[in-house]
Amino acid sequence: MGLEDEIDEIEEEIANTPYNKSTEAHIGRLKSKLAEKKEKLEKQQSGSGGGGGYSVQKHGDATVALVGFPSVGKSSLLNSLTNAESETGSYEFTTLDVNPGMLEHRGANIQLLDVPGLIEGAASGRGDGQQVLAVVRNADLIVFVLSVFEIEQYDRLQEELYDINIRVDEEPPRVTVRPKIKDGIKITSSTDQDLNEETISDVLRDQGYVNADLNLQENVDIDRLIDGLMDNREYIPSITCVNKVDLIEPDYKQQVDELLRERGLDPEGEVTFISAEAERGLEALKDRIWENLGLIRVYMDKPGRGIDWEEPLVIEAGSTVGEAIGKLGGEMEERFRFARVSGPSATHDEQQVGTDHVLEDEDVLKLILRR
Ligand SMILES: Nc1nc2c(ncn2[C@@H]2O[C@H](COP(=O)(O)OP(=O)(O)OP(=O)(O)O)[C@@H](O)[C@H]2O)c(=O)[nH]1
Repeated sequence: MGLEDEIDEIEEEIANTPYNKSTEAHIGRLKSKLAEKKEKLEKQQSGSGGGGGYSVQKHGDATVALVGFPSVGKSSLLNSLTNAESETGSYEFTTLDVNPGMLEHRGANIQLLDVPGLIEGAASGRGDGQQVLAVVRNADLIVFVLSVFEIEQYDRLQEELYDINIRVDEEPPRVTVRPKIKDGIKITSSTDQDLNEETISDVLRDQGYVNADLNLQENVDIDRLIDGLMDNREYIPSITCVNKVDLIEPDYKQQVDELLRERGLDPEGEVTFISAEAERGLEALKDRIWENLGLIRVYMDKPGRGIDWEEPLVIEAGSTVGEAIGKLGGEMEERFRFARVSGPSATHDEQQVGTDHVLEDEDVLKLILRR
């Protein structure tokens, strides 16, 4: 029996076993075995497909992957969101079925990737699947693109990404495991656990741990426990947009809202309704992309040149002055004496701060350097 058949068989058994206290340990072991087999399969495929060690070069301040079924309007969206003049020639996707574009918004350069082959090919390991996967796994944000007529596709998109070890809108499990030389498995936990210790130890042993300290900082279920033990999971936030709204009658909108709600999506707050073709809702979508990337803009006040309002330094929210300088590189770091900050993070204009001061969006930063 091939690996894929074994995986199918285990999945079927899990689906057919009702979950309760008496089957919990058994299901734990099945899921653990499943994770192990899937990992093996993934390794095999990346080896034979030539995608091993492949990494995608990042451009710009952040990378966003558009994920959706064929014909929902991903390429139309990419074209209407990105500057047609932006240099696309320098991208290194020659062997890949990926269309890149650069979105310039609020001073940030955001790389958008349309990944047409993802849903058909990737999860099943066909074609350039592994490489396409690498593209999505590298993204800072996933934008699900749905057609207003096919909201149900959202379910498949979620499943496919889950299958390729992408955890959408989940925080990494707060699970740490430290292998040791002897003394078996010890579990410590800062919260109550629904799983019993025996199940947890079984899962650990199935993952190859004989002697280890496991610390749990959240109440894990079996899936989260396994995820926490594996280092090949990516945790990526997402937003959803619904395209082709120019084609529906106003009455139909209620039905669409209902279908979204059934999937846990709030049509008012969480979903952006757009028309890539009629260019509707695109500004709102850009804003939402920006907001969900967790970036801030810092305007540099340069000696003799004043404040550069055009090209802010774009860095992760929560960054310190030290991290901002790190991004500017070399000389700045060595010659740094102190900084002056004006704007949201400052108590007053030109507040004198050191490297550990935490910056906020739209701060103005002046670096005072040694000569
Ligand atoms: N009316 C309308 N048609 C749209 C809209 N967006 C895309 N389309 C049309 O839908 C069809 C598919 O659009 P594409 O942008 O090629 O879709 P895609 O998701 O990139 O599809 P693949 O390239 O197959 O992955 C094209 O005929 C578009 O003209 C829209 O907002 N409104």
